[in-house]
Amino acid sequence: MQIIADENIPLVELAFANLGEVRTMAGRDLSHADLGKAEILLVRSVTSVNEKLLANSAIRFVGTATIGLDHIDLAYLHHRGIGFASAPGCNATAAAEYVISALLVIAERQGFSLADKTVGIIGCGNVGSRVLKKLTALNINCLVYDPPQQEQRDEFDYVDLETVLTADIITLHVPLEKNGRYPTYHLISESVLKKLSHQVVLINTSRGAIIDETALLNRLAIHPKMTVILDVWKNEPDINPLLLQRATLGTPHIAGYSLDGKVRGTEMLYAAVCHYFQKSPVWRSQMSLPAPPLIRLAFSNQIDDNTAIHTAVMACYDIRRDDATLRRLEQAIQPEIFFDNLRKYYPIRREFDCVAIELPPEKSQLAKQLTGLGFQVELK
Ligand SMILES: NC(=O)C1=CN([C@@H]2O[C@H](COP(=O)(O)OP(=O)(O)OC[C@H]3O[C@@H](n4cnc5c(N)ncnc54)[C@H](O)[C@@H]3O)[C@@H](O)[C@H]2O)C=CC1
Ligand SMILES: O=C(O)C(=O)[C@H](O)COP(=O)(O)O
Repeated sequence: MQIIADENIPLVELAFANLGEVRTMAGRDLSHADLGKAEILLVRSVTSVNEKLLANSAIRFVGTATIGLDHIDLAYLHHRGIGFASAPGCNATAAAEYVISALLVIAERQGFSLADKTVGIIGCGNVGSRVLKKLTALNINCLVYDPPQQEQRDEFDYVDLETVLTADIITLHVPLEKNGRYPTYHLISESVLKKLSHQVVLINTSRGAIIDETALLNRLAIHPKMTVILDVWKNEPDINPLLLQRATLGTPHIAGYSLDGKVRGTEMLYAAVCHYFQKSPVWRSQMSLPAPPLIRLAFSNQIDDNTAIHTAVMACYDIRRDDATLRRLEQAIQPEIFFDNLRKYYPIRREFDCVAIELPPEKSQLAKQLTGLGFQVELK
């Protein structure tokens, strides 16, 4: 069986070796002519999978190593009887850790305490619920807006859109949907932006088109004190450099880019393909993940709780590094290639739970907070 895969799916050749011959290529360049006799197609978010790509091909199964599905024409796959799997939740922990790093950096820079702020979470699925859990562990008040979920289950005290927009900090965790009962395309529209406080902190790790970027730029021109943190952009990799200039923190769509999350995506696709073709899985990601570069931190009882949290989070993931590298895009001769290369050659980043934190027994309150953030904690 021939398998064609995006070259940025980590360990794909190793993982799928028992299922067939794996050929990898750049996902953005993948076209119908490249498919040849391949029966399995494995993509990331940069490949549009639709009739144009798949018509008259031999593809029997498509997998995407992502959470988002906006690049996949599911109706077409269904119509053609092509099997499909995505990797729900694979990198949700990394995306939530990104939000925590962003908030700690902004709170420090702007000199406020997160405990005094209210965070509005728009979309409380795999990513949003992890953000909620981490913020709750830090005793930060959260408002949850998620009408589709509210219809299905009564998990939280959900709020309506008007209420969530009153939060000091708003973080977006919705899928990109143009149609349906709850579309999210330009959910943050000109009229919504007008309702936000002039000093709001707005974080987007969902998809660029959830925000009307033109309206956002207009708003930023009038209210430069607005804080905007953007990981996702309209027309990636050809992003608007003016918006990057105006963003307080800007990163190249890497919120979910922990090695753990990416490899989890590979593993989920491997399991789905094995299941679909009735093969026994032989590869497990644990066999291939390297040891994390940081495995242990120890604090004495002299540490202030906030400093400990800041130190631990930044030791694992410091958003300022990704912001600083993306800002070099302005000098790049080919900005789109620069953007994509930051993603392709992304340095190894591991999730908080790779780190064990040693604390003295009297630091039980701090232990609770660090555990809630996802670290392993040992009271010694
Ligand atoms: N920047 C990055 O690296 C990453 C980005 N993402 C993006 O984040 C999105 C969310 O990821 P997950 O939480 O894993 O997805 P999910 O499907 O688990 O959760 C999405 C939540 O949004 C809610 N929702 C849908 N429409 C809504 C609306 N109009 N208003 C309010 N809530 C609405 C759903 O009910 C659901 O609870 C993905 O679809 C993807 O586009 C995901 C992972 C990494
Ligand atoms: O999983 C998703 O959805 C994401 O946004 C991924 O982090 C996107 O990664 P790429 O597929 O664009 O590498």
